[in-house]
Amino acid sequence: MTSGPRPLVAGNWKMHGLTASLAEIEAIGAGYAALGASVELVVCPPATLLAAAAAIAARFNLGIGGQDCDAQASGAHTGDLSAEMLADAGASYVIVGHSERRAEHGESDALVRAKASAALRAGLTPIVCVGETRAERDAGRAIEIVERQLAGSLPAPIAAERLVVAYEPIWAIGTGLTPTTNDVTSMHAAIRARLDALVGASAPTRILYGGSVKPSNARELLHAPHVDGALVGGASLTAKDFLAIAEAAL
Ligand SMILES: O=C[C@H](O)COP(=O)(O)O
Repeated sequence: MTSGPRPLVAGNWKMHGLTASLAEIEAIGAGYAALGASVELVVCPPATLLAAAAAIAARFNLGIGGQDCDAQASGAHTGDLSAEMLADAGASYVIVGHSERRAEHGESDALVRAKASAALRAGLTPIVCVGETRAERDAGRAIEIVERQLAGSLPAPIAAERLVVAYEPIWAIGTGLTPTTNDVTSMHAAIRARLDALVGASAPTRILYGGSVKPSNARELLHAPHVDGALVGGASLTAKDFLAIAEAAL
């Protein structure tokens, strides 16, 4: 990690977790309290657990985030949750534009931008996800694709102090595969350059790496240049692994 903002390790539980999993939030909170505050830790549980998780997390200064939000504040949008609702339930972050949302729900860059802007409107910090497919990387187009996603997906106007970008190569998600550290560094440097151009070189926007982050590879990935933290999927479901990754960020 470069010296700069406090590293952020966020856990995306995706569609995992029943009420029994709140014990894991408690264990993550207790472990986090023991770890100290030089890393920021956030869990994004499914919406059904958000309020209960937030009540537990508040005791430990653990952050809570949503996994998606609607672009509207309220209205006739059956099944959707607004950023205001997530904030009301105790979230301070929300993931937008995750590749699973882009692929399974047809979310465009423009929609992701609207959601990220909605998050800012509601006082949340959006974690805006970008990343290339395997075919795009093999064709040498990874940076071009990610720059295009950034150009279309970042909120407008940008609030640099409340913005996180997560680089998640799609082919690395849940596969056990990761890019080389050099490839992660090159991509994060390109994202940083783009953010510098958009919001100024002193922007505190953190750039997370996501995709098969585990206790065994976390130290190398988290200490690569321009990496300010991680967005963790599967390994965030157990306190033991998630806390080991958080510790690797120190
Ligand atoms: O949001 C998290 C990412 O999709 C990474 O998931 P993963 O750590 O299970 O590969």
